[in-house]
Amino acid sequence: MIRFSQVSVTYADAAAPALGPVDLTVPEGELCLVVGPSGVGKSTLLGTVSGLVPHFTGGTLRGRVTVDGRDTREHRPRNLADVVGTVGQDPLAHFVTDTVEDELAYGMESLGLPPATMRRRVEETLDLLGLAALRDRPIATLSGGQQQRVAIGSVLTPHPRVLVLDEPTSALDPAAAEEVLAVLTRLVHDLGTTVLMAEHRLERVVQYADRVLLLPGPGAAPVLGDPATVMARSPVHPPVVALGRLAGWNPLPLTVRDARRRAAPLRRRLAARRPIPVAGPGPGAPLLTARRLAVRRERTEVLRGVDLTVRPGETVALMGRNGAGKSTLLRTFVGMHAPAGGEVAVAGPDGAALVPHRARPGALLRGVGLVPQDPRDLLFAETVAAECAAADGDAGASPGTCRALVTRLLPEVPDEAHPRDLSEGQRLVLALAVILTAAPPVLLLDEPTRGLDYAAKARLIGVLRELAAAGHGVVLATHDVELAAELAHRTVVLAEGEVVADGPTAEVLVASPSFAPQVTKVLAPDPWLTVPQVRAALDDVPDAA
Ligand SMILES: Nc1ncnc2c1ncn2[C@@H]1O[C@H](COP(=O)(O)OP(=O)(O)OP(=O)(O)O)[C@@H](O)[C@H]1O
Ligand SMILES: Nc1ncnc2c1ncn2[C@@H]1O[C@H](COP(=O)(O)OP(=O)(O)OP(=O)(O)O)[C@@H](O)[C@H]1O
Repeated sequence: MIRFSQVSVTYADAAAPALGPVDLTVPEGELCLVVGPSGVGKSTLLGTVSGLVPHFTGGTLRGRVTVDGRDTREHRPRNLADVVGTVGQDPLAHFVTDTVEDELAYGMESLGLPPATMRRRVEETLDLLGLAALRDRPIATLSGGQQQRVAIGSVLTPHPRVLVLDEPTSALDPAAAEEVLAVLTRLVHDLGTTVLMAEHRLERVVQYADRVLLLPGPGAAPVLGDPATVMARSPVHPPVVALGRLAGWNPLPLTVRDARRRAAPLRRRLAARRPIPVAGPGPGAPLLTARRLAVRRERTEVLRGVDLTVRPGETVALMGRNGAGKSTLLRTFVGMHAPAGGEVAVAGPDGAALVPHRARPGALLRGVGLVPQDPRDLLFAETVAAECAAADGDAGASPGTCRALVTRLLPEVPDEAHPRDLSEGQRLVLALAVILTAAPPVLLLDEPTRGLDYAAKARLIGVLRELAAAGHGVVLATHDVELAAELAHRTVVLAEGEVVADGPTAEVLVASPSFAPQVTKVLAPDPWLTVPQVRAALDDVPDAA
């Protein structure tokens, strides 16, 4: 269905191709998962199928990509729309209408489908993606995950034969991600739709893939194969595969269910042991406080009666369904929303409490920094190098500090690139480095793992642990249960603007089937959360455990 013949892509001014050569065929009616490290060229590969590369991105496409026989270089994306539906990494940039319902109908209107069909499919899709209550809402007022659902819905309604999806679950809560994958699987099985999907959170998707296309590294030849075979050698793999490799299981499990069947010997080896406890926060006055906080957006009360404190050395994960109010809460701590009720305070540089929406920006910035859900909101310079130099200057850090952080998190982010032209993971790393360079006492990170491969995530965890050990407070709004499991001392769950759980991460995650990490599901009821915990216990001398 999709044929790549000697395809390579070189962006303008780049020393080496961003992709290729790629020479392979994706058969009709399969779900093909594209995996590989951050910045390796996954989005570029997807773009050659949807026609975005090179028509919208520039650069040179060599070779030929055909979709259902049509050459994507000769057809602009608009002229492929009857065959290919695309969801990019940045849905907001691609919305064409203002409201949810109009956006769901737009693709069908441009194909001239009969009104009755359009009506029926809009209603189906609203239900399928949990959007019915939002149908009349302006898209600009939706949360990140709600927007991602609309973007997915809008490509499903025209029933294209090929779907090209770039990290489609990155902003979705775990339950929504499962629902979207169930819908996609149904399209593949029942209608013979072909799905080409890039994703980093393999724990969410690998079990649904018919085939995996691995881009192993810059310049390395792509590998296309069945999921188990590719996962056995892939540098990126989900926790359940990492656990299988650690325990020496053969064949490797791809699902929690398969892993549980093989887990008995590992359980015995771990029997007398317990996870090595991580040092929790020390004493100290809270760095950040919310009391009975209420925040309104237009007529809706988006946060209600929220109580939260964060102490020096503490890392808190903020979780909860799409639209629960996580981003709103983080933005309130940096003064972007004024409370409609209750109190909010941040410890200022001299220890005095600052009220964020009334504080002088300069003073507030020295107390608290936010990496927003869209890292673009933080990046203003023309090049990576200039952005890093500005961050060093603003923070009074020695020259090179920010750049060194970028490189520590992700090697090979090009100095001269415009932040707009970076891959998703590269751009996020740059925004993280800007805020980490300032290193204010409180760090707020809104979904800080989009676009990041597992190795980059592990390095970010290392940096954040160091900051917590040095007395910083960290709050992460995230749907990444594996990140929360590794990093957070405490997890707070929001539902419809209210705190519904607040406790040690191990307890909160294990209590909920949709939040439990893979290792927990495999080894339950034993108290393990992550692969590094299991590895440390196995490495440990027996009587030390
Ligand atoms: N429009 C562009 N102009 C110049 N360079 C680009 C452009 N888009 C991407 N690149 C570069 O091409 C390389 C591949 O980027 P791409 O977005 O395809 O990676 P990716 O594997 O999807 O990454 P991620 O996992 O972070 O989303 C990166 O080094 C990136 O900086
Ligand atoms: N102008 C507005 N009018 C009405 N509701 C709004 C407005 N702006 C935001 N909202 C709603 O506020 C709620 C909270 O949004 P927020 O972005 O804080 O959620 P979130 O928990 O971060 O979600 P996600 O996980 O999807 O990023 C959402 O239901 C959103 O639709």
